Parts: sequence; structure tokens; C-alpha cells
Amino acid sequence: MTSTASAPGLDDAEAAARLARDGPNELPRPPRRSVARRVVTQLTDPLVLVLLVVATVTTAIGDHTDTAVVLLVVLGNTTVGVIQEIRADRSVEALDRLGAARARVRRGGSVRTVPAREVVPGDVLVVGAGDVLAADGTVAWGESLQLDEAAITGESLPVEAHRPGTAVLSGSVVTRGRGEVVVEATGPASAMGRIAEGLVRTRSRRTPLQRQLAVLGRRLALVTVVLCAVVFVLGLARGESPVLMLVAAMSLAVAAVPESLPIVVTLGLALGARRMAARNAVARSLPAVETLGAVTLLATDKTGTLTEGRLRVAETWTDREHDLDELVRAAVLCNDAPADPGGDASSPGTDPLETALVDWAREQGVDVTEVRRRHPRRGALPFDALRRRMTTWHDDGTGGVLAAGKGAPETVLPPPGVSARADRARAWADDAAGRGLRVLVVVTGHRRAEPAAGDAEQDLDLVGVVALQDLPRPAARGALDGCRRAGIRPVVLTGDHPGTAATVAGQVGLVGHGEPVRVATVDEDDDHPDDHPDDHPDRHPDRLLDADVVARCRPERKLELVAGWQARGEVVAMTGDGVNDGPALRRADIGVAMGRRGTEVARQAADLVLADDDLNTVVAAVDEGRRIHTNVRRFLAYALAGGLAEVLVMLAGPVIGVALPLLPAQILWINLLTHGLPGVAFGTEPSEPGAMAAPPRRPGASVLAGGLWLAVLLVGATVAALTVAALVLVGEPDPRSVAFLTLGLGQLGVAVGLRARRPPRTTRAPGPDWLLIAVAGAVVAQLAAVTVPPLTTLLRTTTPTPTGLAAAIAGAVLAGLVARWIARPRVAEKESS
Ligand SMILES: Nc1ncnc2c1ncn2[C@@H]1O[C@H](COP(=O)(O)OP(=O)(O)OP(=O)(O)O)[C@@H](O)[C@H]1O
Repeated sequence: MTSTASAPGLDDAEAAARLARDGPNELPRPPRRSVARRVVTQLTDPLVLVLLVVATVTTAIGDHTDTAVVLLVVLGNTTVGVIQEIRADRSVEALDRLGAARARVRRGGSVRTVPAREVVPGDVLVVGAGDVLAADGTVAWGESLQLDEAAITGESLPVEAHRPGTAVLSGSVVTRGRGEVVVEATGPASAMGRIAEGLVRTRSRRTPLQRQLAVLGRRLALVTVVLCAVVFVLGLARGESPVLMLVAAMSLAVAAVPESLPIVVTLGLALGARRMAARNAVARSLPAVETLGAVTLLATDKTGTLTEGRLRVAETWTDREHDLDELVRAAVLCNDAPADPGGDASSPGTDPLETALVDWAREQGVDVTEVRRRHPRRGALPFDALRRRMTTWHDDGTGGVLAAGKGAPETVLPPPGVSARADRARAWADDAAGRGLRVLVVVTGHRRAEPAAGDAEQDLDLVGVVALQDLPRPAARGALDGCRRAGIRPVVLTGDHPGTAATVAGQVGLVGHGEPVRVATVDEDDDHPDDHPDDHPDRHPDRLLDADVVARCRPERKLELVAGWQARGEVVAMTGDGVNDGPALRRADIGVAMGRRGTEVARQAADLVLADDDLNTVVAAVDEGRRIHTNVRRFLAYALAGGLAEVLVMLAGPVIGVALPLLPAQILWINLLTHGLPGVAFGTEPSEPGAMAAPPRRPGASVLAGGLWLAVLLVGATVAALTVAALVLVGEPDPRSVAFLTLGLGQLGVAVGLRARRPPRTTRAPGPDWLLIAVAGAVVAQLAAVTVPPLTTLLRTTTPTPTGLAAAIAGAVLAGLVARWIARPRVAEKESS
């Protein structure tokens, strides 16, 4: 089953030449949208179309100043829209690059990891368990090489591929063994490329929040249009000219509809994803960024996540003479790790447990290469997580066959009570597991002839037990603490022994101080690997779903548990890197893979890749996710309160005897000013102190939940009342200009009032306060609108008296204070109320 004939591979110059000639190994992408196309999309937005109608009307009646203002607004909106869109797209592309597939190739005599897109025909791919083939090719050599081609051919049974010359397809997953593949076809010419052809990859997958906002936006638009119609009718009743009222009503509609909601969310998510990447958390999609903030349960694996993942033999048990020699010999024979000292332990397909056994044998003075040469392997039943054991058979040197096996105690030892000796070994193993060690029972047997695969594991003789140590990771403790504080329940899912798992869980502080670790072990009776999790939603024993540690948990079981938690309403993040973890990672709301240690198949199934393999990074990513959600609520409160204030002022006008409290151009100006810069700047607000000490938001809750909509009504009404007061009470020669100033400054006051609470100055992270900068810019523009020609001409304003100015400023301050008292606590409080 083995044949080794390493292909030499290409040199760098040749690889570069071929890359230039054959093109990158990636699926054809839809071409980037040109700026011209983006502008056209912006201009065909229904609200812009309304504005263009307004412009036509004003031109027709010879009102050229209003036409100029409308066109200015269209220009401003389009520019801001296009720039926001391009920024969001760039961020998404950068994410794509960070999360891109990788491949190991032999180039210029050494093996290195390159982006999969740089693989060219003639390259030699070096693959091991957990890799995803980056291109089509033929096997140069393979050792127990087995592939899962389900993604390409739909064939669900793994295929053997160790024979040289076997044709293999891109997108296949290496489920076992290792080998090398000479690349023949890449990119569109490969199997993956042929499948992808015809499928246009669209980027338009919207996140739940974006969908929620789209619905909200449509409803608000409807209400606004109705209210604008009322404004129109009231104006007519007051004797205003129909044309003027039509223009006013349309402008009001444009201003009050929060049309920028979706793009502000996209931009917020994209910015958030960039900040996450800076904290080593690569989100592979925008929906993931959003979901992260809502995570309620974190299911983690053990080895390499809670522990260092560097195993070392710590103790052994034998009870007969010569058994120690036999133990060492069996441990290196029933073993796929390379024999050479300093062999690359992290090389693909090498199990750190097996490497630890080889290292241990070498420390015992055993020449591993020599042992393996004396006993060439004849056959094997490889290890898999399902059977939890492995058996190989070899020439015994005297014409017979030597079988060697190792595995978990309960799969290798006879049941309790059958053999006193086996019971002693089991007791020792349980004790070692209770001290956090990973245990492995070793057995051997002598045969006259090669066994049939079916009975290779019959009648093997107990040799001894090996206990391996894997130190807990110090960093894990902080991460688990952080989870619990943030209301996220951490759970360990492991294939390991319950004793080992419980002890390690205790060592890293999985549960709070003094609490017992609730351990549940999956029974064979619980296992129905062929069923689909959704077929039996009630078949997840609560015993397993309630546990802190689920031991002896096979990958299929992980999938069922994730589904079971989700049925209980949890939002599940799950870490995993096993070859078979893909489906569970995909099923989880947030699949998490390790960037360094993890397998390629896990990376590609994951929503979040941790560049530093540190569980703390998940907590940091959740923090970012929550911050983004809070900032969306912040922006929403601001935009809706502003729109509401504008509508209320226009409705109140006729009632108090002012037919048209604000001119169309003035409404549009305020809209441009308040939504342009400050709107985007909300995305840069920091997370509030204590954000990670609050429970997660309720999954599926409205984005306005927690009384935020009520706060919007109150703040909107306040700004409107202040504006109306300025209109009637100040006694200015030109009350409209004061009202215009008050409405604009009032909304900006609300923006400042909604700013995130900051931690004490000393701990504050440096960085510009974009929201304040944006508001300051807008304040200057708004003051200019009533002082500087030609703006005053265009907007038909006059400079208010000092009293009027003071009144407007006082109104803005008051509006800000009301927003701070009423709306800000509800923004951050989340939906816990
Ligand atoms: N190479 C191997 N050969 C034989 N038995 C093994 C081998 N590796 C692991 N085992 C046995 O199978 C059990 C399950 O191991 P497995 O690697 O599937 O656990 P896991 O789910 O990956 O654990 P973790 O959560 O710690 O990562 C181990 O406790 C051990 O007894």
C-alpha cells in the first residue's frame, strides 16, 4: 500500500512562468462593477428618481435655485453612496484573500505553503489527512491515501488513491494517509472549475440584519409617503401653491426615508471584519461578522485548543517481563509517524500522538527505522475516530505474521469482569485519565499467516498501557472566563476518555470556581451515525445537551449536538479541525477553525479562522460582533429620530399657522448634512465598557428591541418640539431660518448624545474620534448655510440674530441631553429588557 517516489517539482521561475501562461488556479469571478455602473445604480434608486422628478418640476416653473439644490443633493448622495459601496466591496475582497484556500507544494526542492490560486500544472502537491486538493492531477505516490470526492462526484464512500497514476480531482478531501499529486489541470480547467462554470457567483447574500432593515425600511417608506401626502393636503388647505407643496412633500419623503440603512450596515460589517482581522480573527463572510455578536454557546474541542497539542509519553503500565520492549516495538510498528529524528511533527497527516510514541521509543534507545525494516508492514486497519483503534500486521522475521494494535481502552480491552489482568490495566488507565493523561492500550498477536481484515483484531494479547501528557494551555483559562462573563456557555466536545476530558476541563477552568464539571459520555446506544440530525429532533438526550464535557464524541455526534442546541434556540459557535468536523462546522452558526494547526478542510468549512490559534480571539471577535450590532442600533436611533423630527415639523406647521415651516431645499440640505458623514462615523464608535459582561442579545429579536423604538419616538418628538418652538417663540425676523438651524443642529446634538460611553481616559485606546470630527464638520456646514453666500441664496436663509443663534444652540444641547438620557442607555442595554 506504499510506494514512495517523490516527484522533483518545479522551480520558482518555472512556476511563475506557468502562472503567467495558464492563469491563476481560481474559479472565474464576476467582473468588478465599474464606477459608471455603480453611479447608474445609485441614480436609478427610487428616492433619487423622486428627486429628479422634483428637479424637473422646479426647472419647469423656472425655480432655478431649487433645481440647483436638488442636483447638489443628488450629486452628494451619489458620491457618498458610491464611495461607501466601493469601500465595503474592497473590505470584502480583502477578507476573501485572507481566508483563501492554501496548498502545500514541492518547489525548488523544498515543501512550502502557497495560496491555492498560485498552483500551476506540473506542480507537486504534498497532501495529508484533512487537506483539500487544490487542483486535478495524478498520484505520484501515496501511503494509505484515501479521498472523499463527495463534493465533486457526489459519491459518498471514500475512494482509495494510494496507487501511483490514480487520477484525482480538485475539491476532494484527503480523509486518510498522505502522498504527492502531480498537478495536471487548474482553475476553470479543473473539476471544480467545470462545476463552477455556469454558476454565477453572486455576492448579494444579505445578512439577517440587512434583511430585517430592508423590511423596516419599506414599512417606514410607506408610512412616510402617507404622511407626506397629508403634509401636501394640509399645505393646499392653507392656500399654498400646489407645485410648491408637491415639491415640499417629495423632498420631505426623500429626507425622511432612511435609505442609507442597508449600506451603512454593510459598511459597518465590513469595517468590523477589518478590525477583527487586525485582532487575528478572519471572518470568511459578512453574515458571520454579524452572527458573532449573538453567539450564546461555544463548543470547543480539546487537543490543541484547550491543551498545547504537543503530546509526550508520561507513564506506562506493563505487568510482565519483556512487555516493555514489546510495548515499544508495537507502538512504533502500529504507527504512521516518520521515524527520522526531528521529523516534521506538523507535517500533514501526522498524528501528534504517534509522533510522541516514536519520540518516546527513541528515548528508550530503540532504532525505529531498524525495527520497521525488520518487520515490514503487510497491511493495516487505519485509525479513525469512529473505531478509536488501529491495527497493523507485519512480517515477524520467522515467516509468520506479527499483529500490533493500539486504541482507547474500551475498544481494545475485553469488557470488565472477563479478565483480571485486563481489569487491572483498565483501572490503571482510568486513574491516569483522571489525572488528565491521554491513554492508549497496546496489544499484539502472532499468526501463522496474514489475517483477513475482518479478524485481524481478534485474539490479540494485552501488552501494556501508555499514558500521554498534553499540557493545558494557559491562554485557554482567560478565554473561557471571558465567555462565561459574556453569557456564553462553553462546552467541550471530545473523542477522548471522560476522565481525561474532565480533568483537563477542570484545569483550564471550564466551569466557574467551585462548581462541578458535568461530564457525559456518549454510549454506543446513543450513536446512530446514519441518521440525519433533523430527522430526530427529540433524540438528543438532555444528558448530553446539558453537559459541560461530552466525551467519546464522534464527529457525526458533534453535528447532532449542534443541531440539538440550535433547536433549543442557542446560537452555536464550534471549533474543530478534524478531517470529519466539516459538516458540524458548517452546521454551527459560527464554525471556527485554527489557521495554523487546523486542517484545510476545516478552514474551508469555517466561518471564522483564528490566525493565532488562540481561543481568546473568538472572544475578541464576539466583542467586535456585539459592537457592530450596537452601532447599527445607534445609527438607527439617530436616523429614525431625525426623519421623524422632520416629518413632525412639517405636519405641525399648518396647525400653528405656518404652511411651510421649511423649504424643500432646506429639508434636502439637512438630510445631506446629517446622513452623509455622521451616519458613516457611527460605525467607528468603540464598544461600550461592560459590553462583554452582558448576556448575548436574544436571537431573532428586532433590531429596535429593548425599548429603542420608544426612545426614537421621544427623541424625534423632542427635536420637532424644539424646532417648532424656535419657529414661533423666538420672534426672529426670519423664523424659518432659526427653525432650519435648530432642526439641523438638533439632529447633530442627538448624534453626540448617542456616542458610546468611554472607559476612563487612562485606558482609552488612541485613535481619532471620527464621530465628533464628522459632527464638527456638519455643524460648520450648517452654520455656513445661514451665513455664507451663495449658500444663503440657494437655501433662502438669512443670518439669525444672536438671540436666534443662542436659541438654536440651546435647542441642540437640549436634544443631545435627551438623546443621552433616553436613547443611549437603550442602545447599549440590548434586548435584555
Ligand atoms: N493514532 C491512534 N491510534 C490508536 N488510537 C488512537 C489514536 N489516536 C487516538 N486514539 C484513541 O482514540 C481516542 C479518541 O481520539 P481522537 O483523536 O478521535 O479524539 P479527539 O476527539 O480528536 O480528541 P480531542 O478533543 O482531544 O481533540 C483517544 O482517546 C485514544 O484512546
